[in-house]
Amino acid sequence: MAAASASSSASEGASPSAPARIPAPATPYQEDIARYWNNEARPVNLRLGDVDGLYHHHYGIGAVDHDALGDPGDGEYEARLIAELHRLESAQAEFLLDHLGPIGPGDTLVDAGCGRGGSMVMAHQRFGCRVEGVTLSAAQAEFANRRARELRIDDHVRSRVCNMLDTPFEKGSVAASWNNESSMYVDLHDLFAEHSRFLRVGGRYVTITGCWNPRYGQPSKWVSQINAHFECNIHSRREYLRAMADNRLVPQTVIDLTPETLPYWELRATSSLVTGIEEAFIESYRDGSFQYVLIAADRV
Ligand SMILES: C[S@@+](CC[C@H](N)C(=O)[O-])C[C@H]1O[C@@H](n2cnc3c(N)ncnc32)[C@H](O)[C@@H]1O
Ligand SMILES: CC(C)=CCC/C(C)=C/COP(=O)(O)OP(=O)(O)O
Ligand SMILES: [Mg+2]
Repeated sequence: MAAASASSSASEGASPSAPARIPAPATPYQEDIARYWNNEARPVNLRLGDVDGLYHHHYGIGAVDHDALGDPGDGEYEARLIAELHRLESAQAEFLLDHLGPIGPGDTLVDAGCGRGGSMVMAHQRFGCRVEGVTLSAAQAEFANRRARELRIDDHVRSRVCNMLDTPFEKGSVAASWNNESSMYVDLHDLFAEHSRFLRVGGRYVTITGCWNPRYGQPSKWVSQINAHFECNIHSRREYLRAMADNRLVPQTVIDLTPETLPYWELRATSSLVTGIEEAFIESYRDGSFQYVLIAADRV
């Protein structure tokens, strides 16, 4: 099928004997972002991933299970806290997958900005389909492909170094695609034009993202702090909806997940794995300047 030919044409250099050909970053900014993720090894991500082998670079949603956490005084508490943060991050990915619509084993999905590939593995395990991931980071792509080989799903799940604004996927070949906390690194018009190109008509696009709230006025100091911390450029909620509308993506569902993500942050702020960005998320979610949202849109 079309998507399969897209993946085979883009897999030149992917044979075991030939090293993958890594495209040059399109801009100096993308070079910075590739370097950032190639060097990233925060315990808050690796230790959570070690819980069950699903490595995420996104945040969590849902209520904290205080019974599972138990007594902060005992020696196993930190391990249970890490498992609980990881459970909430996986719940976030499950929630995104819930919004992809009906997907069959013959379909192809695209994870735009796939990180270490945790969501790709979950998507394949749920739908049995092919999942193609793109990231700017060669280290992340190698990590995700190694996990897929270990799980013996590398015939269906593959990550590649590729700019999500310029992918090799054929026009109309993809059943559903998503950005999980990766759309703040790109121009939204360029991004949605590319999703719209490779999605089939009737296909589904989903994003979970942090966006600044136009009702607040302008990006708050906390939003600026998050941008500086991650070298990203958070967009407003209004920009998402406008750029989708301009690119044949019609929102079907918009969910404000801010109340759902705050417990994750409040719990994370008490852990030994804090990175220093917790206060900015908690304060901006509380003062209303920043929102955590899911948008699911139909490609029309
Ligand atoms: C915060 S991580 C999210 C990873 C993944 N979606 C997850 O949920 O675990 C952001 C990701 O976006 C990717 N990214 C940023 N700009 C990109 C671009 N122009 N093309 C492809 N990937 C990009 C980074 O390489 C990184 O993998
Ligand atoms: C919602 C927003 C604004 C997200 C920005 C993108 C981002 C860096 C997400 C989490 O990555 P991570 O899991 O590597 O971050 P951390 O190390 O903080 O867990
Ligand atoms: Mg993380």
